[in-house]
Amino acid sequence: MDHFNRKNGVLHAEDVAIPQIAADVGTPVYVYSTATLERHAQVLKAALADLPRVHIAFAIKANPNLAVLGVLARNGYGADVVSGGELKRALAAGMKPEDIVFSGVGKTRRELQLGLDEGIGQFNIELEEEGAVLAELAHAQGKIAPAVLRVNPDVDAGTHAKISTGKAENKFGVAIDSALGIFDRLSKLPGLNLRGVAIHIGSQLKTLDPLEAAYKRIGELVAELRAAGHDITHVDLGGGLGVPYRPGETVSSAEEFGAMVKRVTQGWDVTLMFEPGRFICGNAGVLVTEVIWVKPASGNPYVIVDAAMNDLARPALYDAYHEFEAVEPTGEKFVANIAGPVCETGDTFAMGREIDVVRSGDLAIFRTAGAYGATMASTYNSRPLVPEVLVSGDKYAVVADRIQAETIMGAERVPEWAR
Ligand SMILES: Cc1ncc(COP(=O)(O)O)c(C=O)c1O
Ligand SMILES: N[C@@H](CCCC[NH3+])C(=O)O
Repeated sequence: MDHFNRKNGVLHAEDVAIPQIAADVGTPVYVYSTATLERHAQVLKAALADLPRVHIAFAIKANPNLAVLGVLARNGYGADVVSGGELKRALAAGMKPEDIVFSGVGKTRRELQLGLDEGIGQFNIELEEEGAVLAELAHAQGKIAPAVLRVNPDVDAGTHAKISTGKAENKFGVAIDSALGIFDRLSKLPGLNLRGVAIHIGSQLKTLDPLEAAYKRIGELVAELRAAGHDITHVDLGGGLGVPYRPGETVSSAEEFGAMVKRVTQGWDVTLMFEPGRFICGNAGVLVTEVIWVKPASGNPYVIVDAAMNDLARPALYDAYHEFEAVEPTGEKFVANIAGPVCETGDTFAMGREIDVVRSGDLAIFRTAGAYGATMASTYNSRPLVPEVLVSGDKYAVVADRIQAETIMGAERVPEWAR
């Protein structure tokens, strides 16, 4: 459920008419709904409420906007971060250090040190050497770093290959067969409190079966680790819950997820941790765009919009589908291709899709753009970085400015010898 609906035929974000935002801020622009963010945050919390001990850390990579993070912090969410930059954002947004989990396959020493300096709640270790370095850094300062070992359960998440993370050949985590040996060795190191395990098998999972299979393997590993004398108090089950992108597409609900987790983790006696990203913010955002031209072509006409692959990369990267809708539709439909202005054939949002009839100057939206949208934007083709707006009821505010190409040039230096 989201809060982007029509009133008198005009698309609104909560109580704000999209044309008002477009007139004020310009296009393209991301628009987020506070009510949708809060609703999803609450729905997931409620679905997990029956579990004995739960910690939910929003995967900041999905939407690191400070205002969005603020909404989630106020709703009791911690953060799952994967870089020093994300760690600083989580803190700046008001998330408590102890509620921050640091994931990522390539944390540098400097980033590990930052985590120690800030006293974060948990490091998710991805390889033995990382654990040894963290232990050494912590011990040198008389600290003990709370950590879990990320395990690769070799489960096919059944999602796009580029966002699948739990197959043996993926770069993430340690092989499940080697987990016990690594755990034995790392847990002897001073400076480290290795207290559990973590998994994350991939993103945009539409069914729960792969998650259930992975969780069961983790349950067996926890039993094995305990039999070997280890004190296991935390299991981080990662993120991955999918959202519907296409009309009529079904995905597992938070309630079904909660029931599955409860059934599978019965008797584990640990704090369960979750790292949802897309589920929380995917439907909470749209990308508003203006039609520049409707260009005749040998096949379907091309609707050329002012948003492009640099603003919303998912279609170009993963052939992802984002629903396209006119802000003030006439009711007529036509079959068209939708593309942006960037000089790449891959800068295409849809081919041969039946969409609302639009004309030059019309406003339209791409739906379900709140996750992995603005956060993956770039300035390719020296296009300004897309701005972001947060709506709450009848209020809205620009929460990230449009960064102009001139500003970006200002950050560059041309040395004498290169002139
Ligand atoms: C370690 C980790 N946790 C959480 C997430 C969030 O995933 P999602 O947005 O699919 O919930 C990701 C991204 O896939 C991730 O790599
Ligand atoms: N960027 C991906 C998701 C990556 C998940 C991060 N581990 C997407 O847009 O679907």
